[in-house]
Parts: sequence; structure tokens; C-alpha cells
Amino acid sequence: MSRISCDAKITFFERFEADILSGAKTITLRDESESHFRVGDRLSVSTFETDRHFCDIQVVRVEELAFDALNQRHAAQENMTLEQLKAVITEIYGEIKTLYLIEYRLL
Ligand SMILES: CC(=O)Nc1ccn([C@H]2C[C@H](O)[C@@H](CO)O2)c(=O)n1
Repeated sequence: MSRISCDAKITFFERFEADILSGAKTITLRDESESHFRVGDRLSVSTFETDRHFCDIQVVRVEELAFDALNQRHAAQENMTLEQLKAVITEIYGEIKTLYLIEYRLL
């Protein structure tokens, strides 16, 4: 299989793999340590747990977003309810005020 040349790498928890591959999940919300991605970047995507590559994506939008500004649209783009999304973010990052929204398309 020929692989696309990528600029960088990002990982996702395995439980989100199916939603990403089906196109149901089109954004991810990260902390400052992953705020360096830029529009146009091609990212190699692997599972966080075992570093298994499962797709490549291209970044189409990056923006700072306050946790308190999360809304139903963000939740829909994550294929979750807003309550689920807030719980997932708090589980991963603890109490966090500033997030970075990364919107992507599958390559
Ligand atoms: C290492 C690490 O932080 N990995 C992450 C962080 C976030 N996600 C997912 C979980 C939610 O769907 C969104 C919002 O944070 O992004 C992830 O899969 N892996």
C-alpha cells in the first residue's frame, strides 16, 4: 500500500477509530501541547495505546476554544452529546480552560 507523505503525527484513543474512519468524527480538541498543528498539515494517525497507524488526515481548521464555549455543534462534530464531550475532555485533561479545536478531513 502506498503511504501519503505526512508532515507530522497525531494519536487518538482506539475507541474513536471507527468514528474517525466513518467520517462521523471530524474534529478533535487538544491542549496547548498539541496546538502547533497548522491548516494544510498532513498528519499520520495512530492509536494512542499501541501506536498502530490507521489513517492519514489533513488539517482544515485550527482555533483556540474556551472549554466554556463548547456547544452542541462541537459535540455533533465529535459524534457525542455535549455532556459526553465535556466528560471525555475532563477525563483526559482534568480541569482545563483553553482547548485547541483541530478540524480535519480524511485523506
Ligand atoms: C494523548 C491524547 O491526549 N490523546 C487524545 C486526546 C483527545 N482525543 C479525543 C477525545 C475526544 O474525541 C476529542 C477531544 O479531546 O479528542 C483522543 O482521541 N486522543
